[in-house]
Amino acid sequence: MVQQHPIVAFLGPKASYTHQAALDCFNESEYTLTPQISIEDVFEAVQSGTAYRGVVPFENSTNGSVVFTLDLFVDLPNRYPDILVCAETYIGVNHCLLGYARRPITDLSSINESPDSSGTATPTISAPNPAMPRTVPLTDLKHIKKLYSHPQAWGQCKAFLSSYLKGVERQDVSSTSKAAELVAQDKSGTTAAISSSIAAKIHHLDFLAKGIEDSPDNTTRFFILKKFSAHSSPSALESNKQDVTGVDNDMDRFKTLVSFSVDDDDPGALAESLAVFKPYKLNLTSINARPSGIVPWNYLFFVEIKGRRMMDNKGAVNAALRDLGKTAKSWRWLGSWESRLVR
Ligand SMILES: O=C(O)C(=O)C[C@]1(C(=O)O)C=C[C@@H](O)C=C1
Repeated sequence: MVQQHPIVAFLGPKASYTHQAALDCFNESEYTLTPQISIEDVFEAVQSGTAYRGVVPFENSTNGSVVFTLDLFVDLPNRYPDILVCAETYIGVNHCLLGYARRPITDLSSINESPDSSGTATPTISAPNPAMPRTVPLTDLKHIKKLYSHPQAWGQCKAFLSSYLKGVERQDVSSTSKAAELVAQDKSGTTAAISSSIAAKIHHLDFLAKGIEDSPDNTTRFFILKKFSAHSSPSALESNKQDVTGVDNDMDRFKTLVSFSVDDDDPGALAESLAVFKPYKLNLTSINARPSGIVPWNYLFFVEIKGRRMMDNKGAVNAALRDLGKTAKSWRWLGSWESRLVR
């Protein structure tokens, strides 16, 4: 009988950055990596137990939170009650402009005089230090009439896009690899995708530009999701790393994600909720707010803290969460895992 490997669901199609994050964490000889159309499908696959683990983007160093993922954690209809973050990984994101080249540029200086160049990188009195693109196109871009990418990518490539592709129509798609797939199918050759170099190879697309991200250290952080009640054999990635039992003597090695809501009419409720971590010397490292979906202008807050929740209910994080129960209207522990951030 053929042994079935555990399924790892990720935001696909193949060659997305999330695929690269999944490959970074799960060995293909032990896991079946299965692409999903949307981040929501990844949550669903983990919650339903179809997948053993899920991989989703969470935040980018240039463009901030991936709001699609945060909004699934908001989970007003309570569709993902058992989803927990159990690990993280960081992937360097170097975007390329992919399409079909018409005419290579031999004289690179001509590009700056090209009508495609908007002049937005020219210093003016009101903007003396405009963002400069870090690279020039490898080919002429006059024939590009439409761009496809994941919404996160536009914000990571602002200087290049405003200098060389200003005014060109943009269409959001579910991932950067989906963008490359669509461009490959468009035989007019007038579309281009912001995507990865791996996607260029898979779809046999030309590089119209490379390294178009604004920041040379553009990095996206991904979460590995699991189902709380799932019986799971320890994997190489996790080998007790995210075991939330044990002695809490190692707070700096771990991170915890918590969401909470407060009573809008209670002055100080938000400040008091944020303050519960300080007496336990828990380092609050990030905060996000998303509309709760209950009434307009009411929010769900997400905080990350250093430390982990213990199953035996002892430890600083457990104590702070008990206090949060007194100041917040509702709260939810969304997981504790080992930090992979190397500074
Ligand atoms: O579109 C992809 O390839 C993804 O994996 C998604 C995603 C994101 O949502 O942040 C991942 C990394 C990049 O920051 C751009 C897009």
